[in-house]
Amino acid sequence: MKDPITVSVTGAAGQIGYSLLFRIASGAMFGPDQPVNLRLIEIEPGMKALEGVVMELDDCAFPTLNEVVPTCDLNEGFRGTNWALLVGSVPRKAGMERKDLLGINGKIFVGQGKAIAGNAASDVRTLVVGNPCNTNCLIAMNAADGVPNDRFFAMTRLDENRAKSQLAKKAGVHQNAVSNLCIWGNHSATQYPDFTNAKIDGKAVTDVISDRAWLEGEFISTVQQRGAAIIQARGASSAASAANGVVDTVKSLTNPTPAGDWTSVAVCSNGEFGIDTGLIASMPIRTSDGKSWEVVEGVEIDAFSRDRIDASVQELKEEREAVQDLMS
Ligand SMILES: NC(=O)C1=CN([C@@H]2O[C@H](COP(=O)(O)OP(=O)(O)OC[C@H]3O[C@@H](n4cnc5c(N)ncnc54)[C@H](O)[C@@H]3O)[C@@H](O)[C@H]2O)C=CC1
Ligand SMILES: O=C([O-])CC(=O)C(=O)O
Repeated sequence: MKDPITVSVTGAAGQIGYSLLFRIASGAMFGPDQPVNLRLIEIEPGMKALEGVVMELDDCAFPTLNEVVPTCDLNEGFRGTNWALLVGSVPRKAGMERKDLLGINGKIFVGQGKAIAGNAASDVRTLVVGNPCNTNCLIAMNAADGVPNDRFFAMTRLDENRAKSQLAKKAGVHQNAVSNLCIWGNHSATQYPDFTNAKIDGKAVTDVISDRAWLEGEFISTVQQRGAAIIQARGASSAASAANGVVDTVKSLTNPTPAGDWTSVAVCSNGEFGIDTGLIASMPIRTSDGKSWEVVEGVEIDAFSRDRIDASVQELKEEREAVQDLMS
């Protein structure tokens, strides 16, 4: 029997939590022979609902679920954790941009960053999902003294999956045929889903889809606005697909990346691709051992891409400016 992996999930009684916990507990994240401990963190008003979720986890009798600890104490919640999944925070409503949540959600990530630094396992990796996730991740990273910056990630995998699905539909192929899709910048309406480097069955997307106007227009705006479209349709923000994005992100960071491909996740920039150092920006990354990761070098950025990446980076700089008071 392998040693269990400990996963902490904040906002565990929320919409995303309700989908995510069962995927993790069933083995979808770490495999069918890997036991997991779940440390489930909620605020006091969410504890009653969390009790019900824990009952349902019990009722699944998952072979891979070792232990469940529900708590509203951050130190207990992050104790010994290998993966801190920071989901808990307020979602936006129709008519809002994700950055409108900064004032409400930003401060949550100071205490969580500190508690991760003080309690987590020495190999802890943190994935921020709560919006605006790039800047919340920046706040948590800043607060987590002693935890290396390269252990902090913010989620843009849902955007990558959305973009792949749109390209596959347009080309009339299965989404498995789409590779090398990078989301650049912020998980916001300025994000840039890069069709110029993406491939379909190994061929440049621009050779397979000749409708350049669609690629430059409707494709980009559909991906940028997909979260808002779901809120309009469902009356609540995406949850099952977001949970799936979390599972995919962790799987991609813990397993070698297929040869020649990459995945999208927002990481702390070291100035790669001209993106300002210290920002949490989405870019193409890969891992060969499922532990350390690297930014993919040599991805070509044409003038069209450059303008869009710069616009999203500019927004990240403005968000960073807006949360200066939360950064020590
Ligand atoms: N990065 C991404 O791709 C996506 C991000 N999101 C974001 O994920 C977040 C969560 O979404 P939902 O689950 O739909 O929201 P929800 O409102 O259903 O659940 C959030 C949960 O977090 C809890 N919570 C609030 N503050 C907390 C704190 N300080 N500590 C622990 N728990 C806390 C609440 O009690 C609630 O149960 C939102 O900010 C949403 O915008 C959603 C979809 C995709
Ligand atoms: O749009 C939202 O507010 C939720 C989210 O981040 C997404 O669905 O991408």
